[in-house]
Amino acid sequence: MATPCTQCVFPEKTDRREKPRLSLTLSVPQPILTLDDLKRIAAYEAVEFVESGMVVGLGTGSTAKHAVARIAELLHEGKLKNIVGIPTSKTTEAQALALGIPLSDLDRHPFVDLAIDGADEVDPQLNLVKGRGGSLYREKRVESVSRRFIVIADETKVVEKLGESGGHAVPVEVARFGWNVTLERLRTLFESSGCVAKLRSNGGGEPFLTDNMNYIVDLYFRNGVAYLQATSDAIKRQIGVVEHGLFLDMATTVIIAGRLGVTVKNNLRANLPLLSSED
Ligand SMILES: O=C(CO)[C@H](O)[C@H](O)COP(=O)(O)O
Repeated sequence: MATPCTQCVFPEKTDRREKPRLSLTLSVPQPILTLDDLKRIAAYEAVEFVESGMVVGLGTGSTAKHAVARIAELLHEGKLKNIVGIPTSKTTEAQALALGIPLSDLDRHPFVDLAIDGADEVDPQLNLVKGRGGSLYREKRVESVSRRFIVIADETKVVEKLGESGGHAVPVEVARFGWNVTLERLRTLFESSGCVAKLRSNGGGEPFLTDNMNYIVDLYFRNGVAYLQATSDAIKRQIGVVEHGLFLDMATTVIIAGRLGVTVKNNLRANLPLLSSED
């Protein structure tokens, strides 16, 4: 599964940028940056890649919301024009609509120029865990047809091995019909690697419902996910599984904002979607 990536490379950008890059240096005292500041910095960096006329996949979560807000700001300032957004959740759809971003869907725009989204974990090969916010199916659907998929994250999301971050899970969206059978299948599938499978709750004693009215089974791997592609394939083979939160070889660029600066990594071998006949 390992794929090479170029580390700390700042790829070419458009000339739209008028303000200096939001980056940090060690030479001058810096204010203490909160995690939310880091998320915003990563998001603003990613939006530099958005160009007028693009169809843009709008991610979900506390990091992606900064990108959505920035795109709206640039549209209102006239620095971006003719953007069409494809939201990856109802929450993002509501945010984008409130901010006046023109929206569409995959029926009308089955090819996306660029998607920007957060992640729960990023490994050294730029594989991801996503979906702890519950939007993994729509995110994967949109991002898998994006010519470029830029992941934005603060430095706490960087891990050596996916699934290893303390007490966190690899989410699996499952159909409600027979969910308990699907959960049991998933549990026994990974039992030998110390995996615990739990139905996600909404916090009020009811199961969490995705935007697609499905449930989520969270898989807690004791020592992280050992064989990523095999694990991905095995989960997908189970009847009742809609999608899972392992995003392997999908990110084309990952922007990590840390307290010492911003790192941009490119995955030159990400699985790009087939291009439309216009390309
Ligand atoms: O996959 C996601 C939602 O399904 C989010 O992108 C992921 O959970 C990261 O969220 P945040 O930016 O709030 O940490």
